[in-house]
Amino acid sequence: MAGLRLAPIEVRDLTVAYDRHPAVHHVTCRFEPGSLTAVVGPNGAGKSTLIKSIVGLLRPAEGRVSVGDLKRRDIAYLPQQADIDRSFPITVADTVALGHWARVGIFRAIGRPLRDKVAEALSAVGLEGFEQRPIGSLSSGQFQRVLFARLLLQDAGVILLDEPFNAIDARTTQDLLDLIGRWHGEKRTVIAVLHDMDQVRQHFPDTLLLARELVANGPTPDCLTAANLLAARRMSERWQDDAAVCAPEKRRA
Ligand SMILES: Nc1ncnc2c1ncn2[C@@H]1O[C@H](COP(=O)(O)OP(=O)(O)OP(=O)(O)O)[C@@H](O)[C@H]1O
Repeated sequence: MAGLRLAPIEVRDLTVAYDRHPAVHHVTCRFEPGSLTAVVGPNGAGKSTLIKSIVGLLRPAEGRVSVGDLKRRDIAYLPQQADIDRSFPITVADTVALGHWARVGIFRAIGRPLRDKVAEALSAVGLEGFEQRPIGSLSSGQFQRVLFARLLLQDAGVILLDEPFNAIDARTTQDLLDLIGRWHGEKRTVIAVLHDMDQVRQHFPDTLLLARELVANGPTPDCLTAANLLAARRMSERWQDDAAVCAPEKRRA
């Protein structure tokens, strides 16, 4: 945790499109260092697209994301489980150690100090003794715990989580929420895509409500009002798969 690099994440007038159809449309927002923010919105609202843009996996069609002097290794990213191939023959220990290699940039055999760190991280997520299990043999909840252990080793100042509790039981969710609370206490910036509004209200001080465009952003109680949620739903009902391509010149007219 020593030497955590911190900087605000600034998203300015961001439009990200797939095949010229905007999934995120002229969004401007800012995540302060040490903030804990939930990103919410209807299906297809552009939440994953926004997260991937912050990580640098998607290129903006317009606007920009600025992460100050943060390097790629300072930003840890947990994709949706559906995006991860678990058939790869790799052990739990190696998967967790990848978090360390992501930070130091060297891939080599696990030495004693790293083995201890891996064991410590697995213990922190309730998976003592799972080191040599192939990841393909784990339940979804156990695998999600492994991915959180990997984030522990990555030790990044910014942590982005895309639907971390999807299909995860209540007990595991609570344990992982505790870990997120710990990261927040350590002043890391945490941004999580979530669908459970009660969970957001209970655990996330800030919220960004997205419906391709920004609907609301700020303290969770101010954001998650009935009016804002209704606006987001109405905006999502208007979407069509053949929606027009983004035409900024028309918008400015
Ligand atoms: N690789 C892709 N190619 C084409 N269209 C895509 C791609 N990824 C996402 N989209 C489209 O972009 C829009 C936003 O998708 P995104 O996954 O960002 O939404 P989301 O808010 O995370 O949705 P959900 O809550 O359902 O996970 C959707 O209409 C989706 O179909």
